[in-house]
Amino acid sequence: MTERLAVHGLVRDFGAGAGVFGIDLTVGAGEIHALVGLNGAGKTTLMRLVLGMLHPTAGTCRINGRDLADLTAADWGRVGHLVEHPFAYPELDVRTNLVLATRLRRVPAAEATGLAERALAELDLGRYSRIPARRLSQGNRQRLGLATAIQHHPDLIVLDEPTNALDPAGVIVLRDALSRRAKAGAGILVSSHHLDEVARIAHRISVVNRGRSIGTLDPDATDLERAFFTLVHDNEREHPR
Ligand SMILES: Nc1ncnc2c1ncn2[C@@H]1O[C@H](COP(=O)(O)OP(=O)(O)OP(=O)(O)O)[C@@H](O)[C@H]1O
Repeated sequence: MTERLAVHGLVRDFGAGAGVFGIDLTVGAGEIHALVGLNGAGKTTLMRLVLGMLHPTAGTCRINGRDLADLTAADWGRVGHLVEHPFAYPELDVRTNLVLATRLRRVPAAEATGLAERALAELDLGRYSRIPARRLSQGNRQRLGLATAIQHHPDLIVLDEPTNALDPAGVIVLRDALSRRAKAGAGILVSSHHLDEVARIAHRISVVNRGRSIGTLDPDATDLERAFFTLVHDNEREHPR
């Protein structure tokens, strides 16, 4: 299987026990790999490292087999992400934001409008297409952020807590969109606190605790919550603070 993402021994030490400490992780083509963990476990830090938003203290990270340092602007155009707050130009309307986002990812102008139209339909944002982003509700801003992350059919998609602020219909829309992208060959790294939702979409679930990957959960298991807390509590016992 082609590895869309391969992370080895990634470290970013913020001091006082905070950060990421030697994480190994892969996301294959067609795979949805979920990260779960308590608040402050290191999920966002790992994603920021993967996206080059933070520099690691040690370790390597490869996207489509190439080291992050060697990626060109065109390579980064094959990545889509939403980490922390969804970005949009507040004064521009939703459609214009989508078109601009495709252009920033080096999509040719001739294809940009078509992709944006499809994204409006896919994320069910059509009725807001002429509304400035600043006037969107929080959930619709999140939908716009998600649309900009996936509309250009990237090879690698990295989403931090993508269901934040989404209503139940939005959760389903997102689930379907991610399943479609994975079936088309994208690798998807996603973090979430909703174990049931993660179990529905993920092929693999890794548990992160105190900056380390401490085990996996079986998405088909019956009591994910119990399995999650067993892993976390065992890890805390083995490594008391
Ligand atoms: N820039 C930074 N400088 C110092 N410490 C940081 C920085 N960014 C994150 N941290 C710390 O690193 C740890 C991991 O934070 P991170 O945001 O990665 O956790 P998380 O698993 O995403 O948490 P949550 O589920 O609450 O979003 C936390 O203790 C956090 O306070």
